[in-house]
Amino acid sequence: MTPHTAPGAARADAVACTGLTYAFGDHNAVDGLDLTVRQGEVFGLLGPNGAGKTTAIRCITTLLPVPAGMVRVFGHDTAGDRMAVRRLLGYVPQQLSADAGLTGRENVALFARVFDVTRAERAERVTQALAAVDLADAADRLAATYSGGMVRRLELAQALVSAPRLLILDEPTIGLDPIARTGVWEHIGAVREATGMTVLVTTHSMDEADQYCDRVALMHRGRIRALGTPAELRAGLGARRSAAGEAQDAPPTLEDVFRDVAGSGLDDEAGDFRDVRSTRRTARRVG
Ligand SMILES: Nc1ncnc2c1ncn2[C@@H]1O[C@H](COP(=O)(O)OP(=O)(O)OP(=O)(O)O)[C@@H](O)[C@H]1O
Repeated sequence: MTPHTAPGAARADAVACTGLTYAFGDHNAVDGLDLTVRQGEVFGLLGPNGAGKTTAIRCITTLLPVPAGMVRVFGHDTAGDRMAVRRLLGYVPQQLSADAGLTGRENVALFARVFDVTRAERAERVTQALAAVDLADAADRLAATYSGGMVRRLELAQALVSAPRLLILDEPTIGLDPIARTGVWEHIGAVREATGMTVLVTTHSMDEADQYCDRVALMHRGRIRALGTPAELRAGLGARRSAAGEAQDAPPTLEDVFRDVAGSGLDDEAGDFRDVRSTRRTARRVG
């Protein structure tokens, strides 16, 4: 057994949340969340603004404590075994994590040091991580000269340099143009193919979730309201509509499933405020 292996970890799910609850004041941002991410899958956590996705992810990454319930990562309890969990994770947060005043290589090298990549392996691992996201040629340029898509790929390289078994990405393609979005997903897919790494991603893009995720969970008001492969969720809504005798012009999309699950709550929480927040975040990221 390696030092990073918990008893039974070979069979353990990549992530297992049971009854996870996290409150800000008297508001339960995460409210009894049960969630399982299987080893090797790309799992999409979807939900409107304020659903509790980022809070749940912060608990899984050990950035927030778990006040109620339990979170295990490859069998390790985040409460008791925080450092072991951190060694297994790569995390790309919503906020900018690259330093514009450093080159791409320096940014990735910084993460290699922080995440305990041994000195002997460091240079090689940094080069490999940059190559994996197609930044080999730009590695020695200042990150300040990178496009938004390149910055996101650089952040991906930062998270990959420690060879994580679980990569967690919080809205990885927000603010990117369609070509850059595809690039980010293709690089995630290629690394996963090569390493068998598990991927947990939050996104507001139903199209991307449909295309790139093996399974998705729709989260609303702190809990999972629907779970399955995108095809299962779409087919389930189609069947419910047929059973209810509803006319259907076209097969349901994942967006339709999302609206069906979140219902009127979407209008309360999303609407204009969501647009403003998203736009501001985007401007901060790519500006
Ligand atoms: N630091 C904080 N202090 C107080 N309330 C917070 C804090 N962070 C989040 N919340 C609240 O907790 C709830 C869940 O927020 P969270 O950011 O987890 O949602 P989310 O699903 O990730 O949303 P988004 O899609 O906008 O990122 C929201 O009601 C939010 O306002």
